Amino acid sequence: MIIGVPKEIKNLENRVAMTPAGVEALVGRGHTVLVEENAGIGSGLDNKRYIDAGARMVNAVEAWGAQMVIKVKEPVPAEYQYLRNDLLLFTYLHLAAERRLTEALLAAGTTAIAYETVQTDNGQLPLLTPMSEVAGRMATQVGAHYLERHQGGRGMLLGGVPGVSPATVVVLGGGVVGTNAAKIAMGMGARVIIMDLSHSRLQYLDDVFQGRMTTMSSNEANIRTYLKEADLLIGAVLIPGAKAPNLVTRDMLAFMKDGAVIVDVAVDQGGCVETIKATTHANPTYVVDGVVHYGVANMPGAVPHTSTFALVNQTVPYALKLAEHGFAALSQDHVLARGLNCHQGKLTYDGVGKAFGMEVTPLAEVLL
Ligand SMILES: NC(=O)C1=CN([C@@H]2O[C@H](COP(=O)(O)OP(=O)(O)OC[C@H]3O[C@@H](n4cnc5c(N)ncnc54)[C@H](O)[C@@H]3O)[C@@H](O)[C@H]2O)C=CC1
Ligand SMILES: CC(=O)C(=O)O
Ligand SMILES: [Mg+2]
Repeated sequence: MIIGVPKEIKNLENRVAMTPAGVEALVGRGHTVLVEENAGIGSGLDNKRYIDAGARMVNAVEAWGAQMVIKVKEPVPAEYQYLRNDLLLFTYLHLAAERRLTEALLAAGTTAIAYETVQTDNGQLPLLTPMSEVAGRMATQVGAHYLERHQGGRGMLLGGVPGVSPATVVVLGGGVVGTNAAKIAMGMGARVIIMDLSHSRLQYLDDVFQGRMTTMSSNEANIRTYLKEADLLIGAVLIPGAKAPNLVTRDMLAFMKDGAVIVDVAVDQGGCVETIKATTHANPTYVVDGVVHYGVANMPGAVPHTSTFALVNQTVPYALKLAEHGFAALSQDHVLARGLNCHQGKLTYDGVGKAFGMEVTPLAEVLL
């Protein structure tokens, strides 16, 4: 198969969807890999490394002209021109938060497999996990930064100092993002409260962290109570593939301290804070009712030397299957099949259909 790897063009996105090691694996199985010139520069991977691994360096049009395009971020409007009905697109899509992109993929008839909805039988999301690990750890780091007074925050050190209280970090959602955020917050000495709907998840967190953080059942009353105490609120909930639930409504901001910070990592699925909107690394924050809001939807793009390798480690085995068998790979691997969101003008993912009131075709009807 001919595989294209375009350069990412989302704001300050420095990741790339394939490393030289990944290229070597694909080329070793007889595939052709077309990498856009300088696609790896932001991750410290120059063109020569890709050429040495067996790739051909091409321009954007040629990379997008491949049979399968592997990317990191969802296509941005400037890339919609490249969508076609004989294209297999393998990337993050987050369609439930992007009606325009959903419509563009359906209109073009593109076969679109979303990293974030590839799902194992026990509910894990193997291609979202590596970036959630990065974004979760970053969420605390970023939150600590914006809590500084001259960044708009209340001017508080996350860990406090002897004789002065640490900051309170409230984490909504105790999955991969939430757990990683909590780990770093505890490491920095903050007081941490983590909330989840899943009791078994709270049991796990309680066992692993041995009372070093407080676990709380996620409901409106508890959210209201702990919002009042939060210096830093981290949004980390997910219903796979669906629009995130609005857990913090606009009126609740009034309970929050002036200069408190919200980092809503779930913004890529629409966010779990009503007042969050997607921002960019170039302009990451804004203030509503005295509360600093951070809504960058591609947080891991800021640390490409970590993120590119973490992502590609997980995507390559699936990319190899798709390269070998094309669309038929989905019939052979039901974990990968759950990644299918659009095929030949049909929407095949429930969570996206629910978000937009669109008709959904069952997966079984479109698989070969
Ligand atoms: N902004 C960015 O750059 C990035 C964003 N993300 C996003 O972060 C979000 C979280 O991802 P993961 O941690 O990997 O998901 P996950 O599936 O590991 O964890 C989500 C958790 O939310 C919990 N949950 C669901 N509804 C809830 C509710 N009403 N109250 C409290 N908890 C609730 C679930 O029980 C689960 O434990 C996703 O939207 C993901 O796409 C991930 C990586 C980068
Ligand atoms: C998951 C995601 O949105 C990202 O890594 O950018
Ligand atoms: Mg206030």
